Amino acid sequence: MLARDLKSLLKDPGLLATDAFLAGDWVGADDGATFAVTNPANGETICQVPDMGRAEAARAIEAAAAAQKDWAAKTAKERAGVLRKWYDLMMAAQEDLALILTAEMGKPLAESRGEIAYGAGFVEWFAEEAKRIYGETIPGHQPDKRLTVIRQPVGVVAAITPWNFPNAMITRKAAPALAAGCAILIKPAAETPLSALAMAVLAERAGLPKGLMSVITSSKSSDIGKEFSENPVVRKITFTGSTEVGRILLRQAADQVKKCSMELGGNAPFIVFDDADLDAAVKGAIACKFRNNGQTCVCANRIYVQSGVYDAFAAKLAEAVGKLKVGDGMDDGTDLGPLISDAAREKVETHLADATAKGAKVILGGKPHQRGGTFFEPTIVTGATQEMQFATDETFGPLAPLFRFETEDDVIAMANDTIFGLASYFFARDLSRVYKVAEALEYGIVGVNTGLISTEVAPFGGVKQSGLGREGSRHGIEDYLEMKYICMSV
Ligand SMILES: NC(=O)C1=CN([C@@H]2O[C@H](COP(=O)(O)OP(=O)(O)OC[C@H]3O[C@@H](n4cnc5c(N)ncnc54)[C@H](O)[C@@H]3O)[C@@H](O)[C@H]2O)C=CC1
Ligand SMILES: O=C(O)[C@H](O)CS(=O)(=O)O
Repeated sequence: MLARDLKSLLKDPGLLATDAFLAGDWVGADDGATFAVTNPANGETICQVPDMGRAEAARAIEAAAAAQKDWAAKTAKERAGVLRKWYDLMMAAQEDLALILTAEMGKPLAESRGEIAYGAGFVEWFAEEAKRIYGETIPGHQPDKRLTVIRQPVGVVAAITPWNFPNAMITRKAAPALAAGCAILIKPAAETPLSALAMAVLAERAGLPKGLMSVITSSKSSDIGKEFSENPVVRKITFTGSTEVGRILLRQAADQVKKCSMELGGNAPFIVFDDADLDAAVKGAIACKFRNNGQTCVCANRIYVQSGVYDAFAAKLAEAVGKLKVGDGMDDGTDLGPLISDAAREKVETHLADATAKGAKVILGGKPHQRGGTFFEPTIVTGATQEMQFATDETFGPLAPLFRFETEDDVIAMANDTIFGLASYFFARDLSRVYKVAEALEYGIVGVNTGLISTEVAPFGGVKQSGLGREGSRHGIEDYLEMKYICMSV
């Protein structure tokens, strides 16, 4: 799909921005360099966008610092008003934003529409939270002392975001940052910059002050990350992406002890006990495993099924997954789009080859889809074991491995046997079991009798090497605030 084709589909063609949004201006890279944004469904180039470097990022940071002071001086109500307007504009443009998202990322249009509403939900939520940044007074420790605690914005925030949710992973950071009175620089994934740029168009229309937010498009992510890490004006880095890159950023941020929020990789267990509602468990497994074609950090990566229901569950799951339609995300009825890249497809093939070499059996799919390119058949394997690669590494694709287990203790030990700790899920009906298992799973999120847990009103985040901090909920604004204790002698 070419830019002119995509523009012809949009009610508001102005949302397809191909310049970067830098310090309040729509500009190209200093040296005129650009990189291509392609449609993963067919490999076609949609458009070129600026390929910026450290110099441009430094100017954006400088402009952000200047704008942030006036922004922080506004009342909470004034900041909330701009965010609410941004929310209204995003929802009014939901179809256009979804078309842009599907074109650059590949997910089915229905999922893109859902992501726009989910992403806008963070803007709506934090427009409200802006007004509830309360302080406190503390009874003095001496007769002449009056103690207060106030909370102030961190200052200039830098965000680096992934391609799999190119709208929601940005608003999940930008909304609390702006609500708190911060300024924000956004470096979106090179695969999916257009969603970020479209949101910047709407933020500008909503009245966001010039320079307060920049979208720096670049294929030189390491350079931009270094500018964010080494520029002392940046006081916080917020990142969503792989644990590997999270570690790099944490190391870089350590030199200046910068605040960091990290939403990293996962390896979610999905457990089906013998007292589960099997039909509900099958629906939950499909929602959890195949949302975004398995390309989410909270997708089921390991499906554990208790012995007594293993064969029945496997048969039901295979029948249901066999009905999923693989196709172009723009086409009605598509359930599974392309994977984001050849590398992503090759990772699925590597995990599958490893598993079958170690004894797993393919009961559905198992090969690249006939559409070619990065399309892959939804795949189920039985006989999965902890020795197989997907038990350790995140597949990030449409591969559902079924592990058999005997006892509650066995499956909790296997589920927790990972460096990750983001999302986990289980289906059971015995209340005592539900309480015990939910408390025993070492994860930041536990889904009970559901495969979908994502909402702006709840704290999203992981333990162990899945991250630091929480996004969304009333907690999500804390990481964008500094607490100041004032001790006054009267
Ligand atoms: N916990 C969460 O909420 C999420 C976690 N992820 C994880 O991220 C991975 C898939 O997403 P990807 O975009 O491929 O992850 P990635 O970590 O390769 O890239 C994420 C972002 O980091 C940038 N980046 C890459 N190397 C960098 C460097 N050296 N310095 C600065 N920035 C750098 C990329 O350009 C992109 O914008 C999976 O492991 C997935 O589990 C993805 C989305 C959400
Ligand atoms: O990037 C991701 O995988 C998201 O965090 C998943 S969710 O927020 O849409 O559940």
